[in-house]
Amino acid sequence: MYLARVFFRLHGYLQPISKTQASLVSRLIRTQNEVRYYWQVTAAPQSTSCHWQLQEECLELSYGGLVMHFDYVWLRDHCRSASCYNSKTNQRNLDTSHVELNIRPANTRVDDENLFLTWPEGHVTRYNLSWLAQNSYERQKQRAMQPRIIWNSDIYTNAKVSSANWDKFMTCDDELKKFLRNFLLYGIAFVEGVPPTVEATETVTQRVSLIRETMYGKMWNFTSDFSRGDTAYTKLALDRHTDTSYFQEPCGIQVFHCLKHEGTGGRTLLVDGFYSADQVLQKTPDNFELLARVPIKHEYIENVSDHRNHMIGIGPVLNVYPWNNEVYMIRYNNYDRAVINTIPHDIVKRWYVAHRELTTELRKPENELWVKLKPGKVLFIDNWRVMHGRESFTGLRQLCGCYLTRDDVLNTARSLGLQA
Ligand SMILES: C[N+](C)(C)CCCC[C@H](N)C(=O)O
Ligand SMILES: O=C(O)CCC(=O)C(=O)O
Ligand SMILES: [Fe+2]
Repeated sequence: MYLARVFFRLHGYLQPISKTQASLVSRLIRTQNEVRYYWQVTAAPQSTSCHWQLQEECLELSYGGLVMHFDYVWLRDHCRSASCYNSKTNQRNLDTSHVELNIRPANTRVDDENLFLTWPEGHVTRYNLSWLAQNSYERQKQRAMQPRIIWNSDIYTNAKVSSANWDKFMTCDDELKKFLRNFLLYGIAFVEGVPPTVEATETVTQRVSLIRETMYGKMWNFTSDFSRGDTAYTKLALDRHTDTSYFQEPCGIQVFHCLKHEGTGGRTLLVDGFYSADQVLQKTPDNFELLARVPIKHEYIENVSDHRNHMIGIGPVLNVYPWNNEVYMIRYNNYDRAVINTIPHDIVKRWYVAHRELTTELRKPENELWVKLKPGKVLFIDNWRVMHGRESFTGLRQLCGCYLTRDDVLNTARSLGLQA
């Protein structure tokens, strides 16, 4: 019933994913020894000729090889004239609630570069044609919000992605930009040569973003002393997972710096969740869809000495943009997954089948990247994408790090001219 309602609500907006669609959505382009991945790239505009037609509900515009549809209220709402829009602050002046919902232009004219609409009350809006193309739903549907290279162990290793160097990283914007480009493409990136202290680790993160304070603190520095009620604070192996799945918005970035390890084991496991999700999409679109639509809970209940915490996060395993099914966040933590009471029994079985398929993909040895973190080597992980885990270990092992706010990482990337 519940799922039926969800399907009903989304039907027509988010169409069920067919196999053919799945192969349209993702495309592999091989270059040398690197596999580049995009969510379908739009061809550059082939022609600049423009055709338009006023239809009952919308304006149809054919421009730059794209047929687009613009709703009339949308067009009125997006008037960029000085009275409707403040181009100094990039904010709308127009009060949208005053727009007549059945509005239609009284007059339409097109020149080489612009569309002009005259509205019933006499106001004229000029739209640049390439602005319209850039901002159309049809264009958005074709492009990736976030171009990325999904990887398994071979793809990542063969790409020979270089680490940033601490000195350069702290002083040179090009080094920072290179680091962020890698981080956005692969969901992981390293800085080497960092002094093995909590302070220097904090300093390095401040180039990229702001620390996201949680109940674990700002910067944390932990060892296997069970000082907190979580297996992270033991010597046990931890299977691949994303952290803080029990937050309504899981932390965007996780930073690790191993300050000390006198013992054996303790290697870090990294797995690109988007690669595995894509495998599921290619092989069994129905399973992908279930994982993307069925909300489940994750929970953190801590009751150790003076730490009392109870966190609950609700959301699907795969979070996708409905207009193009691009995955933007994975919540995957079997340790912290809570009681499932959000799904009726017949769908729950199908959900377990889908979850099993994703798990099987995530556990394929060829998808595992193992690294030994050493003092000096700081690892940044996109916690919405790349899973981490660790091997069991012996001896004293001290790991410091923090979470970072995702918006601020993307902000830094954009300020350096990267698409993020
Ligand atoms: C990183 N730090 C040690 C501070 C916290 C670890 C949190 C572990 C928790 N099970 C989770 O997956 O979110
Ligand atoms: O000890 C490690 O390497 C990582 C443990 C872990 O998963 C965490 O702290 O989030
Ligand atoms: Fe973790």
